[in-house]
Amino acid sequence: MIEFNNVSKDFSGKQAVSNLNLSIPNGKIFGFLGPNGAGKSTSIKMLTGILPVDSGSITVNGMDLTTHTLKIKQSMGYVPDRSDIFLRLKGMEYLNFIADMYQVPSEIRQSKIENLTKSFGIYESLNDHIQTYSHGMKQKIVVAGVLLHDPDIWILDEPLTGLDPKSAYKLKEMMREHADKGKIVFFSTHVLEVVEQICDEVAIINRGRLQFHGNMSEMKQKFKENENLEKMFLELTENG
Ligand SMILES: Nc1ncnc2c1ncn2[C@@H]1O[C@H](COP(=O)(O)OP(=O)(O)OP(=O)(O)O)[C@@H](O)[C@H]1O
Repeated sequence: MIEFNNVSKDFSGKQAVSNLNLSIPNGKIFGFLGPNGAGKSTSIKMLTGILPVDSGSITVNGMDLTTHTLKIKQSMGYVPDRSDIFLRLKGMEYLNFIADMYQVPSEIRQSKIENLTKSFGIYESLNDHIQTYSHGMKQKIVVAGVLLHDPDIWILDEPLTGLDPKSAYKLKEMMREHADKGKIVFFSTHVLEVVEQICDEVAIINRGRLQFHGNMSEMKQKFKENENLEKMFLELTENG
């Protein structure tokens, strides 16, 4: 269970996230939906410990993130929205680096790397430098790196952007399997359709403020009752 308790963050006086309260239960695919600039990435960066919160707190399984940082980080796998990291490494070097960092046992490492990268269609490119990869391939190698160490909590910021339909389908399937094992998949998107396809729960954020949190049928009901939310729904659909 992940909990944001009254979390706020501002950048030079501009509030990016305001008093966010959110509970994300285990065993769910949780979609974090909002238009560009809504505060999704900022919330995710606070959850992954990259940005400190200005006020409020975040807990994971009851443990405070600021006091149990390392333990919590070890249980998380994070795919950022821009994957321009470790460009000088070859794909295989990057995956081995991740495997070393998270102590993936050597007996299973090679077969895991092979299975994951074959299923995303990048196996043949593992000896090329990441800087020669397309955006989609960079996205795939980062996703493969996360899945390689098999963390309990997957945090994926706009994970499907740039993926070809086959890889997107594969990743959605993996998200479902992971949630069905009682684990958490937390992902952000600005595309409503993606949320409708795969999420068990959704939270909508706009201008740093939580607008809604519930399941799909509750979301549709809420749109009917609330004209502003429905307007945003239309914007999100258009943007998608
Ligand atoms: N490092 C930063 N410095 C200043 N302002 C920032 C910074 N990061 C984010 N912001 C601002 O905070 C607000 C929320 O941004 P954030 O990136 O969290 O939104 P988002 O919902 O992830 O958007 P997108 O879908 O475009 O990635 C925006 O107004 C953004 O301009």
